[in-house]
Amino acid sequence: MEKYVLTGGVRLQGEVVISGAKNAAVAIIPAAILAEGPCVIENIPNIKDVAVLFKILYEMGASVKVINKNTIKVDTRNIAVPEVPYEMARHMRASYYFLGAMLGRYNRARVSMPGGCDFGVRPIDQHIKGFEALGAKVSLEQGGMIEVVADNLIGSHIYFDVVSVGATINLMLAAVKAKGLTVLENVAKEPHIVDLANFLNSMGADIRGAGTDVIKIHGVPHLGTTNYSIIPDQIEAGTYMIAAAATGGDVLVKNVIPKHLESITAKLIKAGAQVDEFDDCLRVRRSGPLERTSLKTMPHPGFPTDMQPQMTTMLAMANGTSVVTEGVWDNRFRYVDELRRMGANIQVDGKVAVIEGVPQLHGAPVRATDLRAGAALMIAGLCADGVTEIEDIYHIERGYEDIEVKLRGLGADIRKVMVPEPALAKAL
Ligand SMILES: CC(=O)N[C@H]1[C@@H](OP(=O)(O)OP(=O)(O)OC[C@H]2O[C@@H](n3ccc(=O)[nH]c3=O)[C@H](O)[C@@H]2O)O[C@H](CO)[C@@H](O)[C@@H]1O
Ligand SMILES: C=C(OP(=O)(O)O)C(=O)O
Repeated sequence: MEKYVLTGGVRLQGEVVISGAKNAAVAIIPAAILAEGPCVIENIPNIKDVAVLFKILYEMGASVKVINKNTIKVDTRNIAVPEVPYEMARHMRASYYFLGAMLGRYNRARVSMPGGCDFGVRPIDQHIKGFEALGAKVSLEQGGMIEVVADNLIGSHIYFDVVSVGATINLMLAAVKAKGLTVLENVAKEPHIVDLANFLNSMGADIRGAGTDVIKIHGVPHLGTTNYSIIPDQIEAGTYMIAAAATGGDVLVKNVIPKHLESITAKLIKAGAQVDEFDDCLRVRRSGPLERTSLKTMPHPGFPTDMQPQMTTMLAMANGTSVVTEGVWDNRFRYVDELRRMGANIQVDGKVAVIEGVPQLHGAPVRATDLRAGAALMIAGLCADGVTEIEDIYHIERGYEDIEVKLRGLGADIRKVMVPEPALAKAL
């Protein structure tokens, strides 16, 4: 086991280059199954979730050649068994994209219920409803395996009852080769939805409307090879933007699409930061006080739920009272207990957090409860006096490439150290 040890008090300064988007990569890599030939995918983030996807593909018989740290050539023509067992699927949410991709390619798939961050119940009823509308039979087996089987997939009109990133992606994957027209209504509009549509279109798909509320897919019989580069990670960029503002630093965040970051930029400016926008980078700095602001997370283009813990953490040090409402997940404030150990004054009632800003956080031993909560605790540690030790960092490594290297490059005092196994655990 490893942990991060941070000594706070440094104002972050310099430049940081943002990696490819996790939530686009984890959809695009399984989507390569639909190609009838090798695909070269560039700007893949070097993170644990991606490593798990490569392992899943490899175990199923695909060839995954690493061309360099961020580029792979994947050839899925030799996949023998369209199945993802529990041992693989449990590590991440996006393992369920193999359902849509393999259904689209082979008319059948068997995948274990996925893992991912724990925000309470994460249902998949909208995915199932969509697969069934295309003509698939969905069975939930004992032991948590999901099986989807179809004789033929036929285009359909599907209205999602909730806006779901995962269901939108899974249905795009399943419908891209279905016979006729599929219309998906009330879809998610996140940048990774558009990126997946662009990837599939570059293989010969006919998908229109991604980024709006309605996606229309004319099924095509074949999808070919492609060479594609993944968009920059909106959430990684937002995390460094908040880290810069929270520490009173001055950071150039490079390789970003500023349009994807508008809701984050707007809140940072309200909180007293200055944000200068350029073509593919943003300069974030703060010299005045941190000011209170309130927000509610919402599907894109609203303020992203995946930035909620980082923003709440920054507001824990702002002047006055802020209110943060979680509009997407039932239970995404579990990390607040950890922030309280560092001196934060935050009351949570269901999906609402009331944050009384304190002048200073204090270093403490804490535990990453999930991916973005871990990133938020890193921001808290950068601002706190003294030393913060963060355990369970595997959550953070699921989604941030080289985070300690990037933060050190901005002047942070951070180390990754081995945690010796407790004697009791060894004895058991
Ligand atoms: C791998 C990935 O891209 N993960 C992201 C994806 O998760 P994920 O795709 O799991 O999130 P969804 O957009 O599907 O979930 C949004 C809301 O819809 C509900 N819901 C979802 C599906 C369903 O069948 N039924 C249902 O009720 C969920 O409980 C939640 O309240 O989008 C979330 C919302 O932006 C982000 O926090 C995650 O980082
Ligand atoms: C919640 C997240 O990921 P996942 O859906 O993979 O758990 C995230 O990226 O913040």
